[in-house]
Amino acid sequence: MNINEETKNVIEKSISEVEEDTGKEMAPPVPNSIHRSSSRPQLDLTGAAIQGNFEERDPTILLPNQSDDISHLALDIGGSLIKLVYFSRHEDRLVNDKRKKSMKERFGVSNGNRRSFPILGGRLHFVKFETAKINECLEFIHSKQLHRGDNDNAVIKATGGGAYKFADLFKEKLGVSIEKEDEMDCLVAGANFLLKAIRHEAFTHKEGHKEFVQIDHNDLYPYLLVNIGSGVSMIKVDGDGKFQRVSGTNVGGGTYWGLGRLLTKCKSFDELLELSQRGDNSSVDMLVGDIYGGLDYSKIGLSASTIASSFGKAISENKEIEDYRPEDISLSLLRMISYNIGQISYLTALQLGIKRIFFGGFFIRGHAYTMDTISFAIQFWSKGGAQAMFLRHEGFLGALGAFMSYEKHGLDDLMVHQLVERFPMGAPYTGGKIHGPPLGDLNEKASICDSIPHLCICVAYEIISWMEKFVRKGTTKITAPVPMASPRTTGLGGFEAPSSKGDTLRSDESNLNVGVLHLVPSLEVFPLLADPKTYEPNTIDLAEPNELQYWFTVLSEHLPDLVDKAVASEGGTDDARRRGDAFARAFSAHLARLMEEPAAYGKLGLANLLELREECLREFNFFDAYSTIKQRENEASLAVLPDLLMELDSMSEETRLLTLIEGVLAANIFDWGSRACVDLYHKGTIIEIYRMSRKKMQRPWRVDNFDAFKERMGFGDHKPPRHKRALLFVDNAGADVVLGMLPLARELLRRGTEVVLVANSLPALNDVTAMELPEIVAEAAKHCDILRGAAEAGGLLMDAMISIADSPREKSSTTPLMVVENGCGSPCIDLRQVSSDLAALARDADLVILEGMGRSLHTNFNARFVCDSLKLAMVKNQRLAEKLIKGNIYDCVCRYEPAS
Ligand SMILES: CC(C)(COP(=O)(O)O)[C@@H](O)C(=O)NCCC(=O)O
Ligand SMILES: [Mn+2]
Repeated sequence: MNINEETKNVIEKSISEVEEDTGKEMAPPVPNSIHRSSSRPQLDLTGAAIQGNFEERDPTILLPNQSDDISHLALDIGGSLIKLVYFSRHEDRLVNDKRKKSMKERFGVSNGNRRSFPILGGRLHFVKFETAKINECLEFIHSKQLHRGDNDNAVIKATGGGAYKFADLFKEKLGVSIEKEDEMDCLVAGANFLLKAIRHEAFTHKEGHKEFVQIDHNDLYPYLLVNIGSGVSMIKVDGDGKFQRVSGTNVGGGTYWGLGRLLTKCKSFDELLELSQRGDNSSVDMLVGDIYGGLDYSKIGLSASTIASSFGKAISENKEIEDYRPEDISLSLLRMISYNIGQISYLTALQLGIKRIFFGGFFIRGHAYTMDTISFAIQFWSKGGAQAMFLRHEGFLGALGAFMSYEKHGLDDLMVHQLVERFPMGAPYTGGKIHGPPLGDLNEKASICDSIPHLCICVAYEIISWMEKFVRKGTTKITAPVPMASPRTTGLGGFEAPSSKGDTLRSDESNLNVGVLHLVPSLEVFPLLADPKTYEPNTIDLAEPNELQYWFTVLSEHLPDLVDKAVASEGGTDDARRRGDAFARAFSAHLARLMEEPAAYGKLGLANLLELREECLREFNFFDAYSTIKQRENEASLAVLPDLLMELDSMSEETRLLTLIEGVLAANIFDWGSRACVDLYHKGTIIEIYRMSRKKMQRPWRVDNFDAFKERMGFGDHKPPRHKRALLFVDNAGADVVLGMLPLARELLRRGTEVVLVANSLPALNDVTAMELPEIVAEAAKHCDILRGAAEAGGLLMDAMISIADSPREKSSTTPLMVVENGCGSPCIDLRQVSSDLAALARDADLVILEGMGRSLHTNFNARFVCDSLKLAMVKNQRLAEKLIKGNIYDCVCRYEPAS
């Protein structure tokens, strides 16, 4: 035997071993541990230096020798699909660099207290190709340069049989070596990572209904991972790298597909599954009712529709295979196998005393009915004591695990709050679909990135290729993932017609609704939350169908107006119009997808919907749709601010406090996200509307704890100490921040309370951003010594000081006014994921003021803090007013809660 033959034998043996691994009989359990082999160095730390102020917390570290193209790529090459997981950090860097630059150019400011940009953030992408089209996969890797290592001997981690089969092809086409990783090691590593790092990764699926399960990270192990491939492996997982294959069955996905093919002549697994959607297994299966003359066998608790014997009818009748409908056969097979797997899994878990069972593997592939059937089996056999759980990224467990096997990928330590999942249209959001060759005319487009050319070629490719396709699609319908039909009920027995059958089976390309995972190491849990574990940002539960329908309608109706604003913000050019149109279609497709399956992208709350809209705008390169409006309103408000401050200064302290709170509530009317308010704006100037709104301010407000707040501010018998530091979560630009929140901030400063203005990192509707605030404060400071001194003390006026340095000062306050970005770009805020700068400033704060509907009503209305908190908002939506406060549109909320 020559070497090649020998190698071939080894390879073939390995492939069959891998295949058997998932299906072969139970070998005595052998504890495994993940082998971490090193391949290429991931970070070049040579010459690393701290940038800027050494005393900052978490200062930015410059890695001058680090290639920006660094990408981790790992593959799971299965028989039918190639799953690819890769990491990129190009685009974030580009955006951040741009922002940094523009901030410096525009304001020349940098706030000594904040580090605005993450160190090694990036994105984890999940992509999928058909194994038969491996060349497309190779092209994709090549076009994105994902195979480029730092040295000539680049190595890619891969698992699955194809890691052996296609190793030579990868070497030949990409010049890279495949380093094989054990499939089971990878499965477990992938599952462990997902269960710990993704908040709503696991879900139950019963009678067509998906429900996300919050897994307590400290109570994750042991669990049973049932991987249903061709065969079935049952793995007891006790920790990272600690697992045993405890059981298995040779009746698995291969059995369904193999027998199904023989019996139905189906050409593919998906076709077989699709057939089952239209099946009625009672013509094939022997039911209890068939034996008991249509009656239940109630004595032992079996309904007439219970399957007594799968395929049992085929023995008693004089029929041939042609006499059975392929649909019925497929369904009967699917049930037989799913129930069997469910039963063995449960018994295994019972024997080992394991509470949780997670199912994965290609047999499941997001198929609702399969999940329902397995769930039913677990519920049935455990008498409701146990439940089956599934994983959103289950198709990518192996690839993720292979990815995790790289040394120094840095993901081990990532925490749930550092990951944000997004669902871009242009990226391969369902995997395996949207990949075409790079555009020919890259050069002209690449000019947008001239400043950092080597960094930008890939970015340009990414932006342009899908965007062009999207825009070119013109009137063609944009294909959001094909939804399942709405579920029907199974009935008590659970053996009735499938509940999750639909007319259309989601194709494999679209059933994995996994987005791009953004890794933002600088995000943290807001430290002042009273109970982060039970904290739920969303107030309104969109699981209620009426609620969902309502908000979808609101967002759809707002779309044309939003597109107009977005297009205008980009100069109304043809290109902007085309992008605007594409954005509208993309966002509508998202809405349609979510309407069909609200849990498609994970647990859905109103905050997620509002954020999805902003993200979608950004994806189509609309960075700040309301920029002109914001500027106009800032100017108008700043013009009247001196008069307002004078008026306030003429009041007694007690009256002033009330007037200030009234002012905040009144000015919150300037909200371009509210349909009712936008209609109002046609009826008067900014100042007229502001005056009208202030005149209407009458206590008691619908929620009114003002007296308690006033007392805490020292106007009662008891004189509590002043607050040390207040965090003011500001909302809209214009009057809202200038005439509402700034005067309130000034009052707190005047009393010796430090103030941190907390604003969005990225634009969202007409919300003011952290980047815009210093300029606004500088303008305001021109007319107010308190603000000026405080802003100076907070390091806000580095640039602006030059222009106001000559004006006379009365007294200089050393109580600082600071600005910090909150880490998000949405009208709402999820306090589990805020910027580390905000978290750092929060640690010394003893008062939190949340302002606006998005931040204090849609989200955080029920949030409790370890310090005093004040939630201030005008309700600008009739339905929300009725639902939340049993009131009416334009009612106000002043909710004060002392530290809990
Ligand atoms: C998007 C908003 C949360 C912004 O409100 P804000 O936080 O600025 O007070 C709000 O305008 C909203 O809920 N709008 C949609 C409902 C409507 O048009 O009535
Ligand atoms: Mn707002």
